Amino acid sequence: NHCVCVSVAGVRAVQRLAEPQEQQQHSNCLIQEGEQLIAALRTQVGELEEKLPDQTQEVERLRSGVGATDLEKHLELLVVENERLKQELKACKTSLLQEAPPPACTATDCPHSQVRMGKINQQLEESKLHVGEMQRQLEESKCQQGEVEQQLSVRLRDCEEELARQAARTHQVKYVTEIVEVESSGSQQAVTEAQAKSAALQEQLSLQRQLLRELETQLHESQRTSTQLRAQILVYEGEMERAQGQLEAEMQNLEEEKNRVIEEAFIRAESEMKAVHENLAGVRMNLLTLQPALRTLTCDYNCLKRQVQDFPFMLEKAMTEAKQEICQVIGEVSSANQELLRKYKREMNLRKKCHNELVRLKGNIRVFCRVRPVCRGEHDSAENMVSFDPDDDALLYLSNKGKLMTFELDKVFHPQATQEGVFQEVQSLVTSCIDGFNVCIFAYGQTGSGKTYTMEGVAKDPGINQRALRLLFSEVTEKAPDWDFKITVSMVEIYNETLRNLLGDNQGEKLDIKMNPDGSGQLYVPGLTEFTVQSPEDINRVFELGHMNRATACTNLNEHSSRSHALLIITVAGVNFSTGHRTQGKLNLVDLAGSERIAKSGAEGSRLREAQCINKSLSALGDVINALRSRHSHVPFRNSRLTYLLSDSLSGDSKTLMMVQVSPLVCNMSESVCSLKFAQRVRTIELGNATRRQWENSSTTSSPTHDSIVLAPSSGQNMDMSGVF
Ligand SMILES: Nc1ncnc2c1ncn2[C@@H]1O[C@H](COP(=O)(O)OP(=O)(O)OP(=O)(O)O)[C@@H](O)[C@H]1O
Repeated sequence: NHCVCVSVAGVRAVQRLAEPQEQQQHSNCLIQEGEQLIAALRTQVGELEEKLPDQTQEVERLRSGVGATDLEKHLELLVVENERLKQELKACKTSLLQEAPPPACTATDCPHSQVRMGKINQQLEESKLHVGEMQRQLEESKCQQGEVEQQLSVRLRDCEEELARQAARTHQVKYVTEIVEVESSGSQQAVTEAQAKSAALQEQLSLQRQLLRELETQLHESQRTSTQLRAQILVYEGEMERAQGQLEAEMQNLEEEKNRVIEEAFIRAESEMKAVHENLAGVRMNLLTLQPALRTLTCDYNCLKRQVQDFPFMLEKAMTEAKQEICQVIGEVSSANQELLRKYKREMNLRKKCHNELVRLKGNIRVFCRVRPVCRGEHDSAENMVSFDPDDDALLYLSNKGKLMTFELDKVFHPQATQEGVFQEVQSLVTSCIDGFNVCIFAYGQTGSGKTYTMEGVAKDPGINQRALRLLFSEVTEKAPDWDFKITVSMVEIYNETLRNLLGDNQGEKLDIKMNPDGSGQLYVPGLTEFTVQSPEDINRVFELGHMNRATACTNLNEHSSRSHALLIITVAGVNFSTGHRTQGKLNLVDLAGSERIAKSGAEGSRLREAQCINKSLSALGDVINALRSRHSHVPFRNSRLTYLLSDSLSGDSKTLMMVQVSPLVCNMSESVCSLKFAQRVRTIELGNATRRQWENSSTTSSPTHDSIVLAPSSGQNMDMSGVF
C-alpha cells in the first residue's frame, strides 16, 4: 500500500511539473507504464505471499511425515531459500519507497525533474530485472520443490512397500507360527522373539521421530541465534566505521599538526642558522684580531717558563742569603734582648727599692678609700653627700648636715673605679711578699659598703683575693729558673670569736691560735689546712672550696658574711738555687665584718652577741692601731682573735693597707663618717721601716728546703707577738 501511495504521489508531482505538452504526454506514458509495472509487481508479490504459507505448510507436512536425514537437509535448504526470497522482496519494496519523488516541486525545476524521471525509469528497469530474477528463482524453487515432492513420494512408496512386505512377513510368520505351535514349543519362542523385535523396531521408529523433533527445535534456536549474531555484527560494523572515521579525523589532525610543527621548526632553524652564521663571522673577526695577542702571550709564556725553570735555583740562593741574614739579625736581637732583660731586671729591682723606700717614707700603714656606686634599686642622691677633688686623688669631701668634712687618705677611688684599677694600686704591695715582706690588706666599713666586692669580687670580675693569688703564682713561675717557690693558702673565718677552717673537711671544728712549741716564739694554728698552689686550676679550687664551706656552715651566706671576718692567708716561701738565698713572706687578705653599731639599735639575742663580738674585734683592732700610733710598749694583740691572728702583719716589719669602704647613700652618712675618721687615725700610725724576712744560706746543705728555714727575730716595734704561725 505504501508503495502505491508513493507512486501516486510521484505521478501527481510529475503531472504538476510537465509544462510543455510533449513532456506532459511523455510523462503520462511513463506514468502509465510505471502504474502498470507497479500493478504487475503488486500482483506478483501478492501471489508470492500467497504461495509462501502453502509452501511452508507443505514442507511442514513433509517433515512430519518422514524422518529421513536427506529430507531434513532438503527442508533446511528450502527454508533458507524462502528466507532469501523474503529478504529480496523486502529489499525490492524498500528501494521502491526510497526512490519515490519529492512531494513538493515547482515547474521551474524541470531539468531536475527530468533527471529524476530518468532515475525512476532506471529503477523501474532494475525492478523489472529483479522481478524477472525472482520469477526465475521462484521457478527454480518450484522445480526443486517438485523434485523434492517426487523424491518424497518415491520414498513414501518405498516405505509403503516396505510396510506391505513387513505385513506380509508377519502374516507368514503368523501362519508358520500356527503350524509350528503344534509341532514345538521352541518354534513358539522364536515367534515371540520376532514379535519383540518388531515392537523394538516400532519403538526405534518413534524414537527417531522424537529425535527429529528435538533437532528441529535446535534448528530454530540456532536460526534465532544466528539472526541475533548478524544484528550484533551490524552494530559492530557500524561502531567500527565510526571509530575508523574518528581515527581518520585524528590522523588528519595529527598530520596537519606535524606539518605545522615541521614548518615552525624549519623557520626557527633557519633563523638560528642565520644567527650562527653571524656569530661565526664575528668569531672569525675576533680570531683575526686575537692572533697578534696570542703571539705576544706565547712569547711571554716562554719567557715565564724560562724564569720558572730558573726559579728553584734563584729561590735556593735567596733562601740561603735570607737565612744568613735572619741568623745574623736573630743573633743581634738576642744579644739586644739579653741586654734589655738585664736592664729590665735592674729597673725592676730599682722600682721595688723605690717603692719600699716610698712605703718606708709614707709609713707602713697605708689607707685607701673606695666609694661604691649607687646600686640598682637604691633611690638616693649620692652626689650631694660625697664629692672628690679633681686635682688631688687623696681627698674626699663629705657634706654632713650642711657641714663639709674633708678627709685626707693615701688614695680615694671613685665609684667608677674598676676592680682592675684598684688592684693595680695594690699589686706592688702584693708582690712584695715574694721578696719576704709580711703584708696585710683589710677591707673595713659598714655592712653593704662594698668590702666583699673589693676583696672577693664577683665571678666575672674578681677582686683583690683572686687577682693577688694569680699574680703571685705567675710571678713565682717567671722566677722558676732561679728560684724554688712554694705558695700555700689557708682560709679562715672568725665568727663570734671562733676560728673556723674553711679549707678543711671538718667544718664543726673550732681552731685555736697557739705558740709554736719549737721555741721560735711564733704563732701557729693547729689543724689549719694549708693548700699548696701548683697550677692556676688550684687557685680556682681553693676559692670554690672556701666559698662552699662558708655557705654550708650557715643558712644565709650574705647575712653570715656580714657578721664574720674572712681571712685569706697566703704564704710565699722561696729559695734561690744559685745563691741559697731564702725568703718567706705572708699576705693576709681580710674581709672584716660590718662595722655598724648594731648594739645601739637595740638588737637582742644572737644578733646582740654577734654585734658584741664584732665590736670587740674591731675595737681591739682600733686599740692595736692606737697603741702602735702612740708607740706604746705594749700592743694589745691578744684582745681579740682577729688582732692576735694578724699580729705579725700589723707589727713593725709589715706592710699594711686598709681599704675603707664608704657607701654613697645619705642614710649611711653617720657610719661613713665613723669609718673615715677611723681610717684617718690609722693613717697617722707609723710602724717603722718594713723589714724583709730573708736569710743567707749558712748551712752546707746543697739543696735547701722549706723545713730548713729559720726565721730571723723581728725588728722594729717592741711587740709581744711577731713571726708567722
Ligand atoms: N665598686 C662596686 N661596684 C659595683 N657594685 C658594688 C661595688 N661595691 C659594692 N657593690 C655592690 O654593693 C652591694 C654590697 O656590697 P658588698 O656585699 O660587697 O658589701 P659588704 O660591705 O661586703 O657587705 P657585708 O658587710 O654585708 O658583707 C653588693 O651588691 C655589691 O655587688
